[in-house]
Amino acid sequence: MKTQIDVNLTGRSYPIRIGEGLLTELPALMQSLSLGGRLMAVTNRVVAGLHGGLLSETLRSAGLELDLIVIPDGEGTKSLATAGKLYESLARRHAERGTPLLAFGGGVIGDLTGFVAATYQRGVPFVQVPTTLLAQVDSSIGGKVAVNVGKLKNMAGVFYQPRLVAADTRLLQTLPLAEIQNGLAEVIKCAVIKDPELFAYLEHNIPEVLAKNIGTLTHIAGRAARVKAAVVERDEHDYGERQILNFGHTLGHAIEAVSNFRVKHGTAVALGMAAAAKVANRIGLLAEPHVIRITSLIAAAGLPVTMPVKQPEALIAAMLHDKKISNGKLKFVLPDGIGSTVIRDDIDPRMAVEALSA
Ligand SMILES: NC(=O)c1ccc[n+]([C@@H]2O[C@H](COP(=O)([O-])OP(=O)(O)OC[C@H]3O[C@@H](n4cnc5c(N)ncnc54)[C@H](O)[C@@H]3O)[C@@H](O)[C@H]2O)c1
Ligand SMILES: O=C(O)C(=O)C[C@@H](O)[C@H](O)[C@H](O)COP(=O)(O)O
Ligand SMILES: [Zn+2]
Repeated sequence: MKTQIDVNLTGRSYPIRIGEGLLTELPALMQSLSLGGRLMAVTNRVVAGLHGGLLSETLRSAGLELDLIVIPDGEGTKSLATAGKLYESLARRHAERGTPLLAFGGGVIGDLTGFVAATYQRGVPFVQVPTTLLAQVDSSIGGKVAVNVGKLKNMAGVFYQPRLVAADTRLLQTLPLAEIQNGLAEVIKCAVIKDPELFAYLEHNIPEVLAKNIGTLTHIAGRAARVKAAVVERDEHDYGERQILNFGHTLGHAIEAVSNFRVKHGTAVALGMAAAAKVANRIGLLAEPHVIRITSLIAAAGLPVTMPVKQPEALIAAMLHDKKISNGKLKFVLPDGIGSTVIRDDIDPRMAVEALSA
């Protein structure tokens, strides 16, 4: 099964290809976009150890020369310090303005490499080859590239669209279960905001997803990626509709920050989505059966729906750095059904934090 999605953005359109064994098609896809010659890729030690050989062989056997830059694993590398090291690495290798830069890894590698691709010599062609479920359904699409500044998530970044997204779902077979669950949070997000059919599919197929059934993973990755691509096409720069992709993130990013990034992005977003559903119910926006469906699906995915809150003030302070703030007002994306959301700026952040432990 292969999914083809085209992200239509004037002057910056690009294809997304998702499928089992898709890596073998990467050289042809790149050549069809005139992306060839010498290539640079950034990956981390874990991904390099598992799949670096396959990537290098695949490209080299098609006559493409690859220089693989390997950095440590972890959210801590999504920083200006690592970006600085990557600029030096690229310069040492004489990477030119036309040298394509590939991100080969999860969302951390994608966000960081994209930031470097956007800024090294004022921008080089960028290709996303995502290797986690989260990156295949969400972070590789839409051009939000960034680094964290201290604990502040994605605080320095730009919009820089990739020229190609090539997602091989076979690479997901080596993902630990916790990373499948982490990615599932963003799939559930896409289902709640825009795709009730995907939501129902997930309700019936979570065991297959957790068992890493490749057909099921390829199906849900394609559906979620389609939701994201369509929203990005309508509001590339995040001034309006795109903010719904932040469902669960107002609290989620705050939870990541307060935990010093010990809580994974997907886990934090799951907690944020469950709390948002409960807030929506409390203000009369979302009927109880819908809250139960949303929290039950999150729980069935093995993700948390509540957490003890020891530092409510720290969470509120962290939320005040959210990028959706406008005129000093914090915004929350709240579901008003399965497949539909509204953005509200009149929610007391205390109510949202209380909903986390309720
Ligand atoms: N730009 C966006 O639109 C966007 C969207 C969602 C999330 N994000 C960002 O993405 C990041 C989270 O991404 P993530 O969840 O992919 O985390 P990650 O990149 O840290 O990857 C998770 C773990 O999986 C490992 N891994 C990667 N591929 C593997 C494979 N095929 N087999 C085995 N292990 C593998 C990694 O080494 C890492 O340990 C966060 O920084 C988040 O803010 C960005
Ligand atoms: O692409 C988007 O837009 C999103 O909001 C997707 C989110 O899943 C993602 O975590 C994103 O990086 C959050 O962006 P931010 O603007 O809140 O930093
Ligand atoms: Zn996210």
